[in-house]
Amino acid sequence: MTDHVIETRALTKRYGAKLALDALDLSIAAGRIHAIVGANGAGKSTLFRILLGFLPPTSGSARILGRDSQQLTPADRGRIGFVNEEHTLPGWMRVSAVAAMQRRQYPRWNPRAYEEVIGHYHVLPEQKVGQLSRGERAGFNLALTLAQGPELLVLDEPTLGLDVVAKRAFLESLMYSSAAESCTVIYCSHQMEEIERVAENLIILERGRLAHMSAPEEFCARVTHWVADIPFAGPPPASVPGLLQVQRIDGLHHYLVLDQHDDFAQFLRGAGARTVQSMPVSLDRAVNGFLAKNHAMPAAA
Ligand SMILES: Nc1ncnc2c1ncn2[C@@H]1O[C@H](COP(=O)(O)OP(=O)(O)OP(=O)(O)O)[C@@H](O)[C@H]1O
Repeated sequence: MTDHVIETRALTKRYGAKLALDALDLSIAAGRIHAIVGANGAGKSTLFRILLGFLPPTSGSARILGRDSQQLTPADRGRIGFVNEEHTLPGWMRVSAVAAMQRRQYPRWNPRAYEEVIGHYHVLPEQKVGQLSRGERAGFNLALTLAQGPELLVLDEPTLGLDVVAKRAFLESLMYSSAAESCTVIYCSHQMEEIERVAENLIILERGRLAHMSAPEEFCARVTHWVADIPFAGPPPASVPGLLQVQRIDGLHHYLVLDQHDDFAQFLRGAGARTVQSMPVSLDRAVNGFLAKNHAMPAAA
């Protein structure tokens, strides 16, 4: 028995010359909403495909709900809900017929969970799935998946392409669902404002490796924004400790830095700063500054 819903050990995936997962060690505890973020190409979808048993690893191991991901039985799969941005559902079927089909397929079907989520949308049972708006189809998919009674719910960019109102409806139906409360949710998204709202644990993948894992606010606290009035060019970027980003705006130097504390003010003063001010940053700024730093560098051979 394990209290981790996901455990990978030295998980590696190569597509020809491309290294998508690089000896990834990742353990995700049961319970709560975990967000996985990473730049495009960081390996998130590859990780999900391996975890769900759709793709074999090149080496290493991946366990999901305590099982080897390459040997999942239909019963194991029934314990996992998966929603991605495509919300692929049979467009020619009526909403009521799809729900009835799912009810027959999943022994743990929970009608209350279905009603609770679908209640957030103006979806009529007699409507054909193909007639639903993109946001309604996303909500319908979430309702179906939560009603399966999954122990683990994997959401891969579930709100991609939805407008602000539909995104909010999706997040609210997830956050206020009692079925979601009783399962572990893995939420993969590029939308930091969504992560900020729902996630209790933030996992950052970078080029197939684990770059950070903590509560989102702990990660935010690692990144600070400093504004300094430095005459002339300022210190060479390579000499700035923890530098993620530097900009010159209206004659002031703006530094976004990682893991710097009060001694960073000393550094700036030593570099000739007349005034120094530090301020906290949003999760969006912190994650994007962190990811952008390494994104700009050439990949290791
Ligand atoms: N079938 C494939 N053949 C070759 N390379 C692939 C294949 N699938 C993915 N890759 C490469 O593996 C790396 C990881 O891709 P993956 O789709 O897992 O990233 P991601 O983090 O999900 O990206 P995004 O945020 O853009 O969806 C990328 O560099 C991608 O080009």
